[in-house]
Amino acid sequence: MAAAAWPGAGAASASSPNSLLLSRSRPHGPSPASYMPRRLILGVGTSAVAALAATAPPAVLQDGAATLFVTAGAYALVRTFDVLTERRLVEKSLSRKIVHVLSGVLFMASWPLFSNSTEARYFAAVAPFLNSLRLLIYGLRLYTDEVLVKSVAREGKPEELLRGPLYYVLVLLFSVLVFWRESPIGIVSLSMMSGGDGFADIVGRRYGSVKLPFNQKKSWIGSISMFISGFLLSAIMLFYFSSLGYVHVSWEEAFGKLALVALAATVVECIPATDVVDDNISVPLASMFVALLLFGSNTQ
Ligand SMILES: C/C(=C\COP(=O)(O)O)CCC[C@H](C)CCC[C@H](C)CCCC(C)C
Ligand SMILES: Nc1ccn([C@@H]2O[C@H](COP(=O)(O)OP(=O)(O)O)[C@@H](O)[C@H]2O)c(=O)n1
Repeated sequence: MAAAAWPGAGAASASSPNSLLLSRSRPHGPSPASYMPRRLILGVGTSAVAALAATAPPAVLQDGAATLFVTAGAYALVRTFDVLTERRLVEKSLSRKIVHVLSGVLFMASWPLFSNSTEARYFAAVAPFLNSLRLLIYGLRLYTDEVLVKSVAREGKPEELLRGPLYYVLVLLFSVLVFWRESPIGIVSLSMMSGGDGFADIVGRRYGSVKLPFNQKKSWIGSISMFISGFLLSAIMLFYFSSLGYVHVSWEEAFGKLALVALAATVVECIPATDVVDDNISVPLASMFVALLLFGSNTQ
């Protein structure tokens, strides 16, 4: 599924303890080094790798530190919005949707903190895994966590944690394990679920007086916002990962493909099926399906 970000990425990951630095060196195109005499390149290259190996932490330390940082970040995000809601600085429904948008966006943005080792995705999966356990434990009322319930449950009941928030975190977990940062499919689907679906609610709830003819709970402006924000966030996240060398994107084609994925996600979000399947499942699944058809299993 995942293709190497650029020729040599796999080699860097296998051999270098600080593959993150190497991965950022020059992802695409001929390197200026290709114009240098071969012996000079070998000399400079070997010394650079030796210098990096001497100063860089092993991949497991890098991944451990990134895991701690992301797990603490997830806790801090929920806590921060609880405090803002408590102080009445942010309205409750808006606070929940900001957590919805930021969780996915910041989680994806954190992926380059992890090394290029094959185990890195498992480290990255720790935060969504711990959060799904947390949602299960408090959703089943085995313990109580007022902060979590107030921040992410719609009506403040613990059972609600077992629906939207749990599905959302399980989709993050699935995507990081299956697609990781090397496939546009995961990046685009998470962008649609976090950014697109989040903004449909944020904008639609405030300005959505004109409802869709086939769904009186959803509005034109909400769906248009979902399309635009899902499309833009996917493009920004793809640009982020392609500029770091994790995916190769053919931009002439990518915008059309992203528009089609955003359209599919928007249509699925606004059809009256929320009672049957939660948006946090239907939106990423539809996005994955269309992205898989359009982008294929390679990263073009
Ligand atoms: C509020 C959430 C979903 C509700 O969906 P909906 O019912 O409004 O459609 C999102 C819940 C987020 C979760 C509790 C925290 C997830 C953290 C994530 C695994 C990692 C974020 C890391 C980052 C660095 C902050
Ligand atoms: N396409 C959309 C989606 C949501 N919305 C607004 O956002 C509110 C919440 O949407 P939703 O029921 O899909 O919320 P979640 O299930 O995503 O939390 C709706 O009641 C609408 O006011 C909209 O106007 N248009």
